[in-house]
Amino acid sequence: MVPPTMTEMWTTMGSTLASFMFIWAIIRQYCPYEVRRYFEKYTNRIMGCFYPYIKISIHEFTGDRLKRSEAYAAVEAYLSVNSSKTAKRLKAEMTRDSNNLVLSMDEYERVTDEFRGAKIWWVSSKVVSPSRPMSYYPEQEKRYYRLTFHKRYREMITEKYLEHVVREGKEIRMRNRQRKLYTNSPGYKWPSFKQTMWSHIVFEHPATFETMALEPEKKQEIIEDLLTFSKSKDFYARIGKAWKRGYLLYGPPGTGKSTMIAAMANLLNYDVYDLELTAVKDNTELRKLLIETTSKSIIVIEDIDCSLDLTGQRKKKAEKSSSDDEIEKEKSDKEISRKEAKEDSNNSSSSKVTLSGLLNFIDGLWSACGGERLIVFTTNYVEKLDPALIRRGRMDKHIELSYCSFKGFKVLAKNYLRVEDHHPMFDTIQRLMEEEDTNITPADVAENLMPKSPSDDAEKCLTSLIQALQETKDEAAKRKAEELKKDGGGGGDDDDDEHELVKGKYC
Ligand SMILES: Nc1ncnc2c1ncn2[C@@H]1O[C@H](COP(=O)(O)OP(=O)(O)OP(=O)(O)O)[C@@H](O)[C@H]1O
Ligand SMILES: [Mg+2]
Repeated sequence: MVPPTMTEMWTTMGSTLASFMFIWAIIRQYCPYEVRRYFEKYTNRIMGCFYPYIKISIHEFTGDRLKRSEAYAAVEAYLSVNSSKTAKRLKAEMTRDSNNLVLSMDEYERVTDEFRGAKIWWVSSKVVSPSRPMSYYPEQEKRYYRLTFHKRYREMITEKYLEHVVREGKEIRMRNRQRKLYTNSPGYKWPSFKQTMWSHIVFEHPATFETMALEPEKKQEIIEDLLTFSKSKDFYARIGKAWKRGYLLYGPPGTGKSTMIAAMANLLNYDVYDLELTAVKDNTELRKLLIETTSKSIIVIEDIDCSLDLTGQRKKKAEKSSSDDEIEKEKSDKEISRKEAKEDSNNSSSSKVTLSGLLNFIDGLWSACGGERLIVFTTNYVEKLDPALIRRGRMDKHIELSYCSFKGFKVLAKNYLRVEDHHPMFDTIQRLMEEEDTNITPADVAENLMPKSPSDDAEKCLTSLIQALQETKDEAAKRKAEELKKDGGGGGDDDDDEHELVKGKYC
C-alpha cells in the first residue's frame, strides 16, 4: 500500500478536525451538562497528543469546600499586582482582611507573565454547575485561575515559577491584610462558629518608633535588631534555630513598654497576641494557645512578674509593702486587677501554669511551630524574675526603658507641640532633667505637653512641664531628707540606702 502524501494527510486531518468541531458545537448546544463533561474529558486527551502547551488550574475551593484554597488566594494577590498593569478588566473588592480596595483580574480576563525567558498565560475563569432539580441551592460557581505554558518549560514552571508566585502572593497578602490584636482573656470571648482560644479585634495602634521618646542611638539599635530578625529566615534555618526572638522590656510604669510593643508590631507588620497568663488554666492550655498563634506575630506577656512567681505558683495576693513607693503601689494595683479579671471569668478552678510550662512555651519543641515570631515580656521589676526565664537564648534582648531624657523630651516636644528647633525654655528643662533626682516618666512629660484647652500654646505646656519637673525635684529632696531622718543620720550606711532608693526608682 502506498503511504499518503503530505497534502493528503493534511486534508484528512483538516476534515477530521472540522467534523470534530462540528460535533463539539452540537454537543455544547444541545447536550446535558454531564454528557458535555464526559465528552470534554476525552477530547482533552486527544488534543493533548498534538497540543504542545501545558495547563495548570488553581481552584478557589478544594475538597472540603469550606475553606478557600490558600494557593488560589496567593495567585489572586500575585496577579492583582502583576496583572494590574496589563489587564484591561479588573475588579475592585474590599476583602475581609484588608483595609483598602484590592484589585484583581476580572472573570475571563487574560494576562501574560514572563519568568526567566518563559511566557506564561494566565486566565481567570469559572465553571458553573447547574442547580439540581428540586434543590434549594442556587447554581454553584467554581472559580479558578489557569496558567498555560509551553511544555519545554515544564520543570522550571512547576518547580520554580509556581513557588515564586505563591511566595510573592503571600507577601502581598501579608502587606495588605488588616492586622489583628488577639487576646485569650475570658472577658472578651464571644460565641463563634469555630471555637478558637483567641478572640481578636483589628489592631490599629498608631505608635511608631518615630513617635517614641527614646535615645536616638538606642532606638536605631532596636529597629536594626528587629529588621535583621525579620529578614533572617535562611540564617535561622542554617544554624538550626527556630525563627523566633525574645525581648524583655523592663522599667518603671509609664516609660513606654506597651507603646514599644505597638511600635514593633507596626514596624514589622505583625499581629499581636496579648497573652493573659492568669486566664490560662494549665500548661496544656498554654500549649494549645501557642499552637493557635500564626506566623509574623508578637506574643506578649505583660507584667510577667505579676503573673507567675519563681516557684511557678500563682501569687496569692499583692502584699502591701511601703505605701510611699508608688511603683510598688502600681504593681499591686495590677496584680489585684488581674486577680479580679480572673474571678470575673467564672472559672473556679485555679490556674496551674508553672514556670517550666512557661519555659517550654518559650523554647520547647512546640515553640518552633509557625515561625517568625517575637515573644515579649514586660515587667517593672526585672530583678524579681527567675534568671532561667530571662536568660539569653530565651529573652535574647533586654531593653531597659527608663525615665525621660532631654533627647526623649525633644521627640515629645516635636510630636506634641511641633517645636523642632531650640526653644528658649528648653535650657531650663534640660537643666532640670539632667539633675539626679528629677525623674519624670515619658508618660508624665507627655501629659504635661498635652494642650488642655484650644488656647494652650507651646509656652503654656512647657511652663506646665517645668513646674512638674520642679515638683518632682522637691518631692525627691523631701523623701531623701525623711529617709535620712529615719536612719538617724547614720553615717556609713547612707550611701547604700541611697543606692537602694535610687535602684527602686529605676534611675
Ligand atoms: N517612650 C515613650 N515615648 C512616647 N510616649 C510614651 C513613652 N512612654 C510612655 N509614653 C506615653 O505614656 C503612655 C503610657 O505608656 P505605656 O503604657 O507604654 O507605659 P508602660 O511602660 O507600658 O507602663 P506600665 O508599666 O504601667 O505598663 C502612652 O500612652 C504614651 O502616650
Ligand atoms: Mg504597659
